[in-house]
Amino acid sequence: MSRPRTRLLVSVSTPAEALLAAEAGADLIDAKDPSAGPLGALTPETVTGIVSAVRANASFADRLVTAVIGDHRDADAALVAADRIAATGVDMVKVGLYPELDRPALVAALGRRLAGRTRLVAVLLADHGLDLSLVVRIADAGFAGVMIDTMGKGDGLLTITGLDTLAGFIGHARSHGLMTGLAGSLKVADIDRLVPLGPDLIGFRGGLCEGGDRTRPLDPERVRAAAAGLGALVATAASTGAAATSRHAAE
Ligand SMILES: O=C[C@H](O)COP(=O)(O)O
Repeated sequence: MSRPRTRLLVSVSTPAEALLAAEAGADLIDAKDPSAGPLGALTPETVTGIVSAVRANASFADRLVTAVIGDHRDADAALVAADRIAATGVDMVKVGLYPELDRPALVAALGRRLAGRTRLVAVLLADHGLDLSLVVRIADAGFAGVMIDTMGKGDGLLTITGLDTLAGFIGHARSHGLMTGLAGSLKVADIDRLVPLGPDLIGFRGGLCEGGDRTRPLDPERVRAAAAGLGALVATAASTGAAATSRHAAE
């Protein structure tokens, strides 16, 4: 059976940006305040506004809304923030597992508290190496997914993590039943290298903003280019699959 295609996640900071991103082809609308840090949170009111804006438009019925809880290095603060964001009605709540935290304990606590109420997505920060032993704990705690992002928004995920490591991460997480995602100062041109690894989603902010600056507004042309890039790879994969099927049928 073929896997679902890789979907495009775009981080937005206002309801207007959410609609712009959805209109331009984003599959997942990710509520985030880029000026407040790598995983900076918006207020619950703004997140609710984003959820309402997307859900009010029938042509965006297939889009999911996700939100981050903020850059917390304190487990109690992270739990409170996760509760608040889950209450906004987003489809998924993304939680950064910063190295300063007791990550296994936080993952277990989040799972107990929220896994029955929302889909939790753990975010591993690649800057200081990836601890893949967390993946099994994330799965056991009832999370829906795990993704990689970066803390330092510099030259991007691909300058600090090799494709082999990313492929290993995706295979490992998938073997534990988790949805997988890749992000971290990605550029539209990175799509060609990342999609063949088979992540369920790839996430962008800075690379789709005016001037490549994540604190500036989204550039609809860049969002369209990313959506088109993903679409083209899907079409190629589908025609390669169809050709293989007809070759097989002719043999
Ligand atoms: O979750 C996706 C992120 O918002 C990525 O942000 P970035 O592309 O600026 O690193």
